[in-house]
Amino acid sequence: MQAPPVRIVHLGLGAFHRSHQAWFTEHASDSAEWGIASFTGRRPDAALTLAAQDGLFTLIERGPEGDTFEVVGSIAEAVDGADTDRLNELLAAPATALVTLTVTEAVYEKHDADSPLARLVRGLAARRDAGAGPIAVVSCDNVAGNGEVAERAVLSIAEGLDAGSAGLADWIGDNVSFVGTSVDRITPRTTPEDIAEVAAQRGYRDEAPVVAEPFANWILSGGFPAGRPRWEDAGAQFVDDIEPFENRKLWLLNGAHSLLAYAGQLRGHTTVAEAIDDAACRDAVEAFWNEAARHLTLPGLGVPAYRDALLERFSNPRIAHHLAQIAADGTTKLRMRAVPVLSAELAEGRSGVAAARMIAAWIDFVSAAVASGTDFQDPLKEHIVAAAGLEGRERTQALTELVSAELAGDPLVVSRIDSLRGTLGAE
Ligand SMILES: NC(=O)c1ccc[n+]([C@@H]2O[C@H](COP(=O)([O-])OP(=O)(O)OC[C@H]3O[C@@H](n4cnc5c(N)ncnc54)[C@H](O)[C@@H]3O)[C@@H](O)[C@H]2O)c1
Ligand SMILES: O=P(O)(O)OC[C@@H](O)[C@@H](O)[C@H](O)[C@H](O)CO
Repeated sequence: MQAPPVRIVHLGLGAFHRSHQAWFTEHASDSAEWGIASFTGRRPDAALTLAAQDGLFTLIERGPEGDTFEVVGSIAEAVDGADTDRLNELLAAPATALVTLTVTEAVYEKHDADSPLARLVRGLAARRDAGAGPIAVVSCDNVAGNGEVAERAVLSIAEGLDAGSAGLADWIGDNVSFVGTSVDRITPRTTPEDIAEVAAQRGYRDEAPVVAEPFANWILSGGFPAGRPRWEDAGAQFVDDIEPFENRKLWLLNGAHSLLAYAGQLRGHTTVAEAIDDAACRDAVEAFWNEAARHLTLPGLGVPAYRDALLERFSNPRIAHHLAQIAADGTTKLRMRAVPVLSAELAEGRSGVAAARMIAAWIDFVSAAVASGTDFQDPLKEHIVAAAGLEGRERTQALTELVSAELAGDPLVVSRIDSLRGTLGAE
């Protein structure tokens, strides 16, 4: 199979990139013109594995009734993220029209010199120096306002660069379009069983298959000054205002996921499907959805049907989506999944009790992890450990503050969250 020419650079060669952007590009009618050079974030492993199979991988589409298999060929190059020479070379090439990102939410908040966003900024400097023209940056992370957040992070890194790059921020302001997106396709981590299944069912060894649900959705807003694949052929939608779609997805899907991640694990569950089957978890999710739905008012959002579809997607018993994976980086995620709904409810004079319950479940979850010495991932882990050393309401206040200083400054909210602690614990 002839690899398509590289016109897309991707940062964050993980599972979701392959099930989503690589799949949409593969299914565009002009896919033969659009190859992806995909760079890893922290380690070379995924690039080495994929490069050894010429970028080809199997997408296992896992429906409730069974699996289907498809070989995806849109990744023309899989590259170690540390290979910044290759990144700069590709970004300096006029043929490169866009950069997509799946680097996880926390990366937008922390930019050391090796962070994918710092690497991107140095690559944009190379593009400017080469006179290669404008380009689009398309964040595909679950971040509220991901286009603007990416733009702010990139500009602040550019401003901090040395004198040799003077004027870079202005060049970026004039030449880089930051596209906002809402991205959706449940994609759990690949397991050794998935690799064995491909071998058994397809008769070849693929070291890097990816599993995803059949559903896939991509909504985008923004300009593509150097062109883009016809992703609409694969179902992508282009809209003027992304915010209502983004809120629908981040609050209803990701918000429910976070609630299930903390409450579900406290109640002894391992996967989303197990947790949503527990009436206590499901009631908490429905109550949270009722609150969120009051602030999803754009006609045509179809919230009731969206909720029904989510219940079916979450219940897919063949997708083992681990709650532990979803629980990571809670402070970053709750800021986008619980806080906006709670704040919107408070602004309208209601208690926001169901959104507050999500924060209470997270507090119980991290408190239990700290008490038992169980490891967990969070960019504010040190602060969480310190706050978990406090007692009672003080602990609730200190942990809430890590999620939202504003909410933590409201004694009524803190008391409410405090009173909800323990209410979704073990039966
Ligand atoms: N998996 C899903 O179902 C899904 C669905 C929608 C959106 N997303 C978005 O995509 C992101 C990635 O998900 P995934 O399933 O591909 O995860 P993954 O772990 O398979 O891949 C994450 C990628 O980001 C890089 N990365 C992570 N942390 C980093 C850091 N601190 N510094 C540098 N690079 C770092 C990793 O090296 C890897 O290349 C999510 O965080 C989310 O924002 C995922
Ligand atoms: O990928 P994260 O870590 O941002 O969040 C975990 C899940 O909520 C998320 O991956 C969803 O499965 C996904 O957003 C569905 O499209």
